[in-house]
Amino acid sequence: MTEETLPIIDLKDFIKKDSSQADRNLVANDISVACKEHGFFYIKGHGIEQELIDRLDSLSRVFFKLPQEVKMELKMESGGRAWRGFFPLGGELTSNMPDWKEGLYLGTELQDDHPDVQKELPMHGKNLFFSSEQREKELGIEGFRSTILQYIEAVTNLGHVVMEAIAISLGLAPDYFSSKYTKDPLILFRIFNYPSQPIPEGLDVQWGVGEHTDYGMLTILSQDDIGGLQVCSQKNGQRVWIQAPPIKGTFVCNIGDMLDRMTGGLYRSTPHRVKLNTSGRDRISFPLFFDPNFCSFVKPIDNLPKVENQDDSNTRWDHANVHMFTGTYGEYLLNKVGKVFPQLKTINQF
Ligand SMILES: O=C(O)CCC(=O)C(=O)O
Ligand SMILES: [Fe+2]
Repeated sequence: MTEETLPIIDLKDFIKKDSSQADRNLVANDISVACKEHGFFYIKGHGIEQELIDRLDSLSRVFFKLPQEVKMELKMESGGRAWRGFFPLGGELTSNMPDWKEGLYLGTELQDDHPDVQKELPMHGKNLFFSSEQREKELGIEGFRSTILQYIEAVTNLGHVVMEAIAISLGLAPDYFSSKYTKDPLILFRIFNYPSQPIPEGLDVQWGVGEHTDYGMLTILSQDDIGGLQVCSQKNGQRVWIQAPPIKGTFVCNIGDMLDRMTGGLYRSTPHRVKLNTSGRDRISFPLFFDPNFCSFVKPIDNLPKVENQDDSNTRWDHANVHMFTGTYGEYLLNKVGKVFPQLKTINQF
């Protein structure tokens, strides 16, 4: 572990109404440096109200404290092919090992008559929420559903802004990604709880989340004040782990496999992990995955600087070569999800 820190990028001058091209280029330039060096950066000045984040945080804490059988009313096995719902501690395998976390899987809320749901596209559909506001009230989580949907909408909008900055940082038109991939992005959102709870004897659990890269384009993460996220950077050809501690008022952003593929490895999808929580308090985090449309074919961007040693599969956690993959983002994602949730493969006919 080094003392090195991840860059903090202020989006204020990018977002403000009267921002000049020069203002926007300065921010994009910071993003370019951060993406090449780390594939990870914090953002501040993003315009999302702290009150919304705090409200989601408090409601989520009450949710995770509910009895297991109540949380299991939302169990992922009932989420069908939309891949939504609650999974209990140890229910997800990253790098073939159970993670010491529980979580609620969510995404863009699509009703049954939405064309993508009618087409039976996996990962598209309704979220699993409690049956009514009255029931939420009884459980002490009044407004959980509406707060989650409000948060997803706000952070999705932020995703569009960050992708615009990333496009400019690559010397592309600001709408490069939105016109090709994210006009209708695939948005998956998770609320995780990493309990500070001893691991039962005999269970081989090492991490809150094992080492992995994210599958899509951009992850935007809000985390509470506990910490534990670690990021693997390359320094002179060596892997070094850097802490990504909580910084109030910021989100942590990172590049996923699809942007690595599109940029020919210029912007790397950086491995990361979360250490076991031994703080004595629960750690809650909120990753939102802002990803290409499920049906889009993800192709390399023309005329970017060439990267030596583009193929990093020998050091990657999953030994995958993202540059060799051809197909839609949906195909890539389904293959990955089948590995971390093997039980869902049969249930949902993914
Ligand atoms: O909880 C965190 O801090 C990170 C979670 C993460 O890496 C993921 O869900 O992909
Ligand atoms: Fe991740």
